[in-house]
Parts: sequence; structure tokens; C-alpha cells
Amino acid sequence: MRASQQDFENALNQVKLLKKDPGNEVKLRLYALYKQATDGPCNMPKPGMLDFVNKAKWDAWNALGSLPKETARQNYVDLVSSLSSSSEAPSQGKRGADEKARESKDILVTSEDGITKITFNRPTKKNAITSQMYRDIILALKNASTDNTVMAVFTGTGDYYCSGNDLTNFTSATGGIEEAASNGAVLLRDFVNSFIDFPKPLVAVVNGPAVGISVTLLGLFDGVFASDRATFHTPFSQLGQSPEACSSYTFPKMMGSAKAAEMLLFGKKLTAREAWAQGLVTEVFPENTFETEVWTRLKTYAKLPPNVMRISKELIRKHEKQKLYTVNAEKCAAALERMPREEYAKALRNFLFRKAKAKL
Ligand SMILES: CCCCC/C=C/CC(=O)SCCNC(=O)CCNC(=O)[C@H](O)C(C)(C)COP(=O)(O)OP(=O)(O)OC[C@H]1O[C@@H](n2cnc3c(N)ncnc32)[C@H](O)[C@@H]1OP(=O)(O)O
Repeated sequence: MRASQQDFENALNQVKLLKKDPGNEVKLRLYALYKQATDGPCNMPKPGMLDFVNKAKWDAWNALGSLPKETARQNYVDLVSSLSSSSEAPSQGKRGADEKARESKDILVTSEDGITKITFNRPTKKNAITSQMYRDIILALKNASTDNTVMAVFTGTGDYYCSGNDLTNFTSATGGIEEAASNGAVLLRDFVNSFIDFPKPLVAVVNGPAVGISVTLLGLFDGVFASDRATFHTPFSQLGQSPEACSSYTFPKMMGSAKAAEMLLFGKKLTAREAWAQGLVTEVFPENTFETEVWTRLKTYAKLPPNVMRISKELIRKHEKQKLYTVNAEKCAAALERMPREEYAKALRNFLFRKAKAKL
């Protein structure tokens, strides 16, 4: 739901009531979103190099590019709401929201060395993502976008990075498949949007096989470091589904339409090196040195100037954002269509009963 003018005005009032100074970086972001929401894209002359304060404000505003006024208004309201919830309970402070995510057993969130680490932590199910985990990740990314860490990194516990959507997510839905599909489509849209909108560098440390949505999302990451044990598999046709997380747009752009079709239509599983050759992976590391090498590298990256990385990311992404929102919305509408279909139900039955069949 889009923020109304009234929501925006309430947020303007709430900012004045914040008990804690949110820091310069957040204040610049608020300023930029406010200007974008009220005046539209920055068309002021750039202040001189020595006019530090106005130059920083101009840079922050200008970095929003052609972001529509309504989106800026929404982002402003969301940002103020996250700041308000943290300043309302000073004894728990921002940790109130953070702890909610940290308490989740299937998604671990930690912050160290300037890095928010978000771990799929359900190894007995190969880190398959439940509906609650989608919600936990949305919250973790929301917190990480305004806290004082420099980047966010996803990884998995155990032998898998992630086996994708938990195929039992909708099997226990009480309100029927149509209602489950509709709720799922909204959750999926919000989940993917939280990756599109994440303003800091976003990196995946792919420690093992990755399946489904954990692969398609990688097209929205800024860095993908993979163990040579990792594989990348998107068996959508086999599952009677269509590709999500904007991969119908990001994959052909990244690897060309023929190679994207091989993955997204025909479900070809790629090795880490094949995924690197297609531009999906930044670098592949030998399994035995993977963790040490990758985390050493990431800690170095986390020492780079955060504002510059943020502005550069905004510049890289700003022309794409509207397109990504549109593709995401289209896919979610398609998911609504597909889920109640027989092809999907059959794929689900095959998975759920495969072990029983194997014993026959
Ligand atoms: C909000 C809605 C958003 C919707 C977004 C849509 C996204 C699309 C996708 O992500 S599609 C991809 C879905 N994932 C899969 O199809 C993978 C299914 N799993 C497998 O094929 C296999 O389990 C495996 C190849 C990942 C691993 O095989 P292996 O033989 O090594 O291990 P097991 O099969 O015995 O698995 C161990 C236990 O983990 C459970 N499990 C694994 N993956 C999933 C999953 N995706 N969903 C639910 N459960 C999963 C598996 O059932 C075993 O559990 P058990 O020990 O209790 O039997």
C-alpha cells in the first residue's frame, strides 16, 4: 500500500519527536527523500567542493535520480517508521526490532566488523525458506538498511546454501489454495522488493548448493562469492512454476538469453565455475580456504567509505529500479495464476511423496 499525503505529513511530525539523533547518514537520506517527495528529481546547481554540508545534501538528493515522488514519499514514511519504533523504547532501542529478527531460529542475524550477516539456519531442511523466514529476512534487511553496518551478507548453515522455497509452505494453508496463493504473492512481492531497495552493498557467500529463489535472487546482489562445491539450480519448469525475483529480466541481461533459458526454462544445474562463466558469480574459491578467504575479503570491503558505496550503488541501480518493480509485480501476478494449477500440484505431490515411493 502506497503512503498517503497524510502518512507523509505524520512522518514529518514524527521526525521532530525522535528521541535519539539518527546520525548524519540517516539525516542525509531523510533530507534527500523529503526533497524528492516534494520537489521531484534534483535540478539545483551543484554546490562548490568546499561547501561540504550543502554538497553532501545535494549528492544525497541527486543520487535518487528519477525516483518517483510517490516512491520517495513511501520510503520516507518507512524510514521514519523504523526510526520511530527504535526511539520509542529507549531501553530496548533499535535492538527491539533487531532482536525480533535475531530471535528467529531459522534466520540468524549478527552484526560484526561493519557487516550484517544473515544466515539461512535450517540445515535439516537444507535451509528451505518458510513463510516466517521470508518475513524475518524482510525485517533483517529493513534494519540493516538504516543501522550503522556497511554491507549485508547472506550465507547458509550446513552443507547447503539454500534449497529455495519450502515446498510445504502452502500445503497446510487453512483458507484454501486461492487464498494461500494470494497471500504468497504479496509476501513474495514484498520480499523481492526488499532486495531491490536495499541501499548498501549486498553479498552472497554461497557455501554449497543453491536452488530456486536463492539462485534467482542473486541477480539482485552486488557480489556473489561461491565455494567450488556450490551448484546453482532453478528447476522451475519441473515444478510447474515460473522464474521469480526478477530473474526473467536480470538473467538474460547478465548471461544472454540462450544461457538464461538453459537455466530458467530447462532447469540446467550449473557448477560454481559455470555460474562464474555466465557472470552470475563474482569469484569461486576452493572449498578448503573458502570461508577464510571470503570473510577476509569482505572485512576489507567493509572498511571502504560507506557513503560512497551507497551512492555508487544508487547510481548503478537507479535506472533499473522501476523496471525491477514492474517485473517483480508481473511475476507475483503470474505466481497467483500458476499456484492453483495442476502442474504445480503434481510437482508438489512428487516431492512430498518421493521418499515414500523410494521405499516401495
Ligand atoms: C512466499 C512464497 C514465495 C515463493 C517463491 C518461489 C520460489 C521458487 C523456488 O524456490 S523453487 C525451488 C524449490 N526447491 C526445490 O525444488 C528443492 C526441493 N528439494 C530437493 O530437491 C532436495 O531436498 C535437495 C536436492 C535440496 C536435497 O536432496 P537430498 O536428497 O540431499 O536431501 P533430502 O531431500 O533428504 O532433504 C533433507 C530434508 O530437507 C527437506 N527439504 C529440502 N528441500 C526442501 C524444500 N525446498 N522444501 C521443503 N523441504 C525441503 C526434505 O524434505 C528433507 O526433509 P525430511 O528429512 O523431513 O524428509
